Amino acid sequence: MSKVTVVGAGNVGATCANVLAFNEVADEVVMLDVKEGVSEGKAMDMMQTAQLLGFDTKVVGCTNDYAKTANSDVIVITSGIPRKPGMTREELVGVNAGIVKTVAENALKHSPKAILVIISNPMDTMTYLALKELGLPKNRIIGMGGALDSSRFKYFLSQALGCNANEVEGLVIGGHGDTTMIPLTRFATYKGLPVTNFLSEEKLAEVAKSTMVGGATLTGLLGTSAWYAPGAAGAFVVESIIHNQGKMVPCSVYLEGEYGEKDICCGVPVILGRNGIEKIVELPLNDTEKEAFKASAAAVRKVNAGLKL
Ligand SMILES: NC(=O)C1=CN([C@@H]2O[C@H](COP(=O)(O)OP(=O)(O)OC[C@H]3O[C@@H](n4cnc5c(N)ncnc54)[C@H](O)[C@@H]3O)[C@@H](O)[C@H]2O)C=CC1
Ligand SMILES: O=C([O-])CC(=O)C(=O)O
Repeated sequence: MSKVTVVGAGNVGATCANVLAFNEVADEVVMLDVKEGVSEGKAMDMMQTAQLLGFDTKVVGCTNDYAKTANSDVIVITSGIPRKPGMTREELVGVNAGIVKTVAENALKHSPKAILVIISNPMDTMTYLALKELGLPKNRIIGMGGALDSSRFKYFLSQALGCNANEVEGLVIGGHGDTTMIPLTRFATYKGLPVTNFLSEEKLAEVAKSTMVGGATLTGLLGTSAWYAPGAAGAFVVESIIHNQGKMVPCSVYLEGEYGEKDICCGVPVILGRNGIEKIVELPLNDTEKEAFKASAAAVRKVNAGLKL
């Protein structure tokens, strides 16, 4: 019997729960929100798609009732405010830090063995906060950003190549911010061949730029930040953990010397499995990429400095 709790049944949380149910990633998915009735309503709406879509996962909604989340294998945290057009993710730190800390503490009381997947922004700093405040081993605290950013990178690469996005591979490391993401164009491939064989340096720079501001572009179009790909990326990370898939996914994790950084959560490729982070993968970065990672970590560290730990 596998169980996942999604805290925050807003745009991202509800989409994540919906993808988890549709793909039957767990036997039970619980959504919890502070807004009276919203989780219950969304859960009922999703359950009314079960026979149309043919899934057996049970979706439960509750208003702030953490007892319903008891014995979850994974807890996904999406509670907090999203940005509006013109804002950065980092501006959300003041409000979201308190929310993330409180909900994580409440949820862990009922699921002391759970693995946490942090989505609320600014995600790298929220992951660091969870790491510092909750006393869990580092393999159980995973920030979701790189899975989404890499998916966007593959989308923009496929647009530039005029090909199917499923035939493109690529990784985005570094912070989950408009200026801190590092799309690794040098390692990206189309059918196993380096994309540098097909796209000019200028085109690749354009793809990297579109990836980095991917979230801001959607926020401008939607008036609030995106949810379909973020929710699906959250579910992808949960599935990799619950089904012990051993996939390599860039996630924000606590670094203790890897990539030359310490005492920070930042995006690097990790192997995900039943223990959460099974392994951090060290990529052979060149000097330019190493410099970019250093600058990205420095920017994340500046936001972390604003936390009251
Ligand atoms: N890491 C990533 O890749 C991404 C992160 N995000 C972040 O995810 C967060 C959620 O975004 P959306 O779902 O679009 O926002 P939303 O406003 O649609 O949903 C947030 C939900 O959290 C709930 N909430 C607030 N305080 C709570 C508490 N104490 N306990 C339980 N629930 C609480 C709200 O009632 C609301 O339903 C934002 O911080 C956003 O920036 C969004 C997309 C991607
Ligand atoms: O852009 C935002 O604020 C939400 C987010 O993290 C994303 O969609 O990448």
